[in-house]
Amino acid sequence: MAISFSRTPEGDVISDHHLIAQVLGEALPYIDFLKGKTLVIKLGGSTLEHQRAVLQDIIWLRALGAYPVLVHGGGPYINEWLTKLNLPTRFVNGLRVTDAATLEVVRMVLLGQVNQGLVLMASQMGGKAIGLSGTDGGMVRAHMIDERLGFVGEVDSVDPTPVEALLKDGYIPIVAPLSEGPDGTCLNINADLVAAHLAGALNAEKLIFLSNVSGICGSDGNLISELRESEARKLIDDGVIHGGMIPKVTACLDALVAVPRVHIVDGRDSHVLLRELFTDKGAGTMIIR
Ligand SMILES: Nc1ncnc2c1ncn2[C@@H]1O[C@H](COP(=O)(O)OP(=O)(O)O)[C@@H](O)[C@H]1O
Ligand SMILES: CC(=O)N[C@@H](CCC(=O)OP(=O)(O)O)C(=O)O
Repeated sequence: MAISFSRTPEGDVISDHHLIAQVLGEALPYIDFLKGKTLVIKLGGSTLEHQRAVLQDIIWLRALGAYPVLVHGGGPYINEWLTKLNLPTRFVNGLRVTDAATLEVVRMVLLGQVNQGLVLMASQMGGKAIGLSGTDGGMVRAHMIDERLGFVGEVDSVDPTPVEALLKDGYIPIVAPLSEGPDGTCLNINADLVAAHLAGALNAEKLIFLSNVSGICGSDGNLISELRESEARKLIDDGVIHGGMIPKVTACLDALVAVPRVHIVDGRDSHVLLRELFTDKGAGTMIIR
């Protein structure tokens, strides 16, 4: 490899080799810490176009001895198909109103399109991934949250056994947000809530949401780097946190009971996961109790 040189902001000349040593030196304690730890990563539908870089980070994390679990959304893809099929798209507080026809589309898009697409891409990149949804092995059981929302679930229980078995066998589990309702029905669940409950059930070290914003913004539009529960609830009441950010923040607050570190970061930033996990500089918003 040819050595190239660049300058630091202070004007000092440094070589690539020096940079590599610097990066490794900073990352090694984090790599050591994350060995054997479970990390739940939620990839928002808003960020699926950046899935290749996210999958690359996840495959590297697995190679470094961490246990990453990917939970994905797919809201914009479902909207696209509903439009093609002349079906309406309606959300209440960030949750999709899901009648029987919408549920059919949700199931097909989340499992047939998004989940399988991620598994195939991971495999092509050299990762060993297995796709499953909350209905597999009775993993996520739920009840209907409110009749006015239709087939939308609220989590009753999460059995992490199927995911734990896959992790133990060296696979990267990729989870679609569907659940088993009463009487064998399938219920649509917001992926943020599935990620939070699964992270809790797995005793995950970290829960990281990748979305299409730099983090949570306050009423002045500026990024909030640390957000406490009481402030978060106030921002929701005041309408500053709205739409799809409501289930995300609610999910973060629920998860904090069991998961020590919960972050919302910008999934559009290339390799933001590596930066978040392996450098001293955190990105996005950290939710704290
Ligand atoms: N206070 C806020 N700060 C940042 N984003 C917010 C806020 N309130 C609402 N949002 C919206 O939440 C969106 C992210 O949620 P969502 O669209 O469900 O994304 P994802 O598909 O990643 O889950 C952002 O694109 C933004 O428009
Ligand atoms: C009940 C409910 O809202 N379910 C979501 C499931 C997908 C999802 O959560 O996707 P994002 O991560 O892109 O938001 C939906 O139907 O859109």
